[in-house]
Amino acid sequence: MFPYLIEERESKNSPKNGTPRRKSLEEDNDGNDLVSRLDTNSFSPRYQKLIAKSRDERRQRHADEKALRDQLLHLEQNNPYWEFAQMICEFRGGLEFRPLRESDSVIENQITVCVRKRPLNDKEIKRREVDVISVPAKNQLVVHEPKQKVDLTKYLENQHFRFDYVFDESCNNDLIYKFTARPLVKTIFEGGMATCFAYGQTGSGKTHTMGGEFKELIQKGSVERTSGQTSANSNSSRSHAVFQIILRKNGSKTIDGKFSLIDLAGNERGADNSKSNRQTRIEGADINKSLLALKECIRALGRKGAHLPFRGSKLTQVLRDSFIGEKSRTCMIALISPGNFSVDHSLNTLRYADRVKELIANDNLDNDEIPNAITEDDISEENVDIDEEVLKAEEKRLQISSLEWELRESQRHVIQSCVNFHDMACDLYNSAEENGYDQQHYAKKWRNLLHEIVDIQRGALLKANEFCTALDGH
Ligand SMILES: Nc1ncnc2c1ncn2[C@@H]1O[C@H](COP(=O)(O)OP(=O)(O)OP(=O)(O)O)[C@@H](O)[C@H]1O
Repeated sequence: MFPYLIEERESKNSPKNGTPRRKSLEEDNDGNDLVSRLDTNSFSPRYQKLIAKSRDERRQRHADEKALRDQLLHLEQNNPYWEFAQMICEFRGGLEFRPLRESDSVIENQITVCVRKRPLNDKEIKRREVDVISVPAKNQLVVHEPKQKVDLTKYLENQHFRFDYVFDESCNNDLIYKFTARPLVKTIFEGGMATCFAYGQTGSGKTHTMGGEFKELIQKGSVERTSGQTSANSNSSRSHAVFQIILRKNGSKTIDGKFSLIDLAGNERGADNSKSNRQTRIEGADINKSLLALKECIRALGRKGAHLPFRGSKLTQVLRDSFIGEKSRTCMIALISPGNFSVDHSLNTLRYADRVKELIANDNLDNDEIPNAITEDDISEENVDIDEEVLKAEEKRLQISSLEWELRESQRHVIQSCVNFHDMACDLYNSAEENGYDQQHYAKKWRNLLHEIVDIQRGALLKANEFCTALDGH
């Protein structure tokens, strides 16, 4: 279903915080101490010494863990997230970190998809947010999604992703440039089209990554850019910024190469805009429509020779020539904020990027029709021949594609919750077998569990109905 997304689920026997824990050699499968049950006096002195050493180490480890817990509890008494912070800290303790290094080799893909995580900002630190993103390797990241069961037990759902590169919070713009935009520069001198764009939640660092300090003409263009205030960024870009470098011979209209650097507007969800004014909501809808169209175009780029749905939005009309031609190369940088308040957005961004990667991997068809060289006239706005019927059909297709995505997400949610429901229902059922169980507590817990699963399934049913209706009218 999601080849790049591997999800860990808590098993009944795993610790509550979801942290992998190694079984001691002195424990049986139920975690009981085997050594204390044996008559150790019958062992040789050397072996007895080893056992004693191992026991001391185990006790010291438990004491250290307890001290850390107590310390966190003391430090974070007013922080509602301290338990999650501790679970993440323990999880990281079990990882071997091999981050990206300056000396690592650069991949030469036609489409590169990478992720950059920014550091927690002052606002997030003040809110005592927890950093829920771990970057164990140069191409991997783990999102620690804080979760709570119906019985209020807290746990982490650790979701693993893999991309071409993952840049952690210590990476600076020079390093990002080396692995993303720089490899594309030679493409434009070889008659190709290069496109590098930043995608992500508002406030996640797109402008910081693409714009740098806003010098080279970029400053002039930026002044024209619509900006506004969103819940996550007080100076949010409410429009896409496209900076293009065009190569052509003197006096010729033929474009020999083009480099497009794109800072996309923030990808907020409808829910974030619910309290915004009409203008902001319209902007939000337009932004999302163009992001969807962009994904479709990248998909077409991966399926060489496939129909290019560039008419789906103004953004893709402007970028039309970036998606055609066998020499086109694209780099997508997905930006994520590390705080626990942003976890849903970060997962959305990662799934979008993951989907782009997945589409490229799956859609490899042969290319019989490589378009001719493009002239500036071809792409000037007046000459983009927009047939209303085609445009409508394109929009409908994009709407269906968006609904399909939501349907699949809701289905995934149902599948996960059914598995969780099964485990929790079994535990609850067994608890009622014990003598003197609390009937009221039992009945309420069962009712809550049922409410939860019914709500999830009802939501999924609405999505399924919506999708069927859209397909019927297509
Ligand atoms: N890697 C980073 N290191 C340090 N600060 C960063 C980093 N990324 C972003 N920031 C800071 O975070 C703030 C928000 O970043 P930025 O404006 O680039 O977000 P954005 O994704 O472009 O948001 P929007 O879509 O709303 O325009 C800025 O003050 C920026 O300097």
